[in-house]
Amino acid sequence: MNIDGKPYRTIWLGSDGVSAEIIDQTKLPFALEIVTLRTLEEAAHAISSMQVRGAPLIGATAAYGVALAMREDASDAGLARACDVLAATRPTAVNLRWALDEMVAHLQPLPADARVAGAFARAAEICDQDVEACRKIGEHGMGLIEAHAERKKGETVNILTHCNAGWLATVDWGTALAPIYKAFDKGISVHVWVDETRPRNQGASLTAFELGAHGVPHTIVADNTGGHLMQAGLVDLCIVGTDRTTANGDVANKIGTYLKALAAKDNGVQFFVALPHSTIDWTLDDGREIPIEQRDASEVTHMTGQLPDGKVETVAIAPPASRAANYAFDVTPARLVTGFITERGVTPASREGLSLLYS
Ligand SMILES: CSC[C@H]1O[C@H](OP(=O)(O)O)[C@H](O)[C@@H]1O
Repeated sequence: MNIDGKPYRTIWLGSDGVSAEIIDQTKLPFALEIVTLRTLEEAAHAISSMQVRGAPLIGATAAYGVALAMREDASDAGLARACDVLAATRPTAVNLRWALDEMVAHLQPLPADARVAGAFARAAEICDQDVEACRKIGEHGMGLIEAHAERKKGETVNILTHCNAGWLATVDWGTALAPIYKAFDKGISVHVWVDETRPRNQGASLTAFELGAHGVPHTIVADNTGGHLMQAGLVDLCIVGTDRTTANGDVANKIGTYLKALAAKDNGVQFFVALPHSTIDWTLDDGREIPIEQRDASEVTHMTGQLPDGKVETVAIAPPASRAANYAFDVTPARLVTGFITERGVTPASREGLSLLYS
């Protein structure tokens, strides 16, 4: 997508051909800073510190992390260590494991002296495949928005989304936001309710940044507003992303997603989840088995923002003595999901629905 008219991806091969460059998302929306990753440790830190985040982008960064590791040690032991270091960064997004499995499958058969080139090539391919998958998610999801526009006789279609599942969460296009970009670009009148998404505010800081850069009308709301909006008939459909979806259709996504799905069910609002194949965990049949990341409590007790003079600061919003719990994800049961928007089409949120597209 474009920022100030210039095309960007979230991650790309460095000009030296043996590094990776990323947008440091911890600096958005106040600054656009590009960071060069040169080592396995730098790639792992980029994931764990959330300089890069979003399931598909975590996978893409891990793929480049393996390539950077091969420069240091292209032996089987080096490959195994790279996977261990990267797998330990964040537990919920299954794209991380998917990408590591892809890299091992590609590199294992290669002689050590061919693994650096092979790893960078496969990492670049994973990125290109993600861009194409998300573009197709946009195409398939646009039809759902178009149907609401037709029902509303051209009036604005109001879509609620949670966290950031836009191009900043992938290599490009995004998952939940891709259908919105496609519909907007086709001239369909859309408006997006953007959940701020505590505690790290990926909605207020990243989704609002993306939509604003593309010119898509949007309104940031406090996380607890969605139910009220749905009761008032101000939400036509919800589209969110996912970090891991099980074979039976249960969805792990940013904390608060489950509550939105409950409100949507109670108000008869469609609740779609957008995902590429790399986010499906075929080894699990029950969302309760998905590992839920718990992050540092300071993300709950502190907020980062920009002062009027432009300085960015982190301040406490709670008494120092108070404890805080920081569950980064929750699980929405398949029964609350209207359907999945995938690169292969729209399908019911069930094992049968997923198998229709991926068997
Ligand atoms: C397209 S995956 C987006 C997904 O990832 C976000 O989590 P995080 O920012 O912590 O990586 C959130 O759950 C989004 O829906």
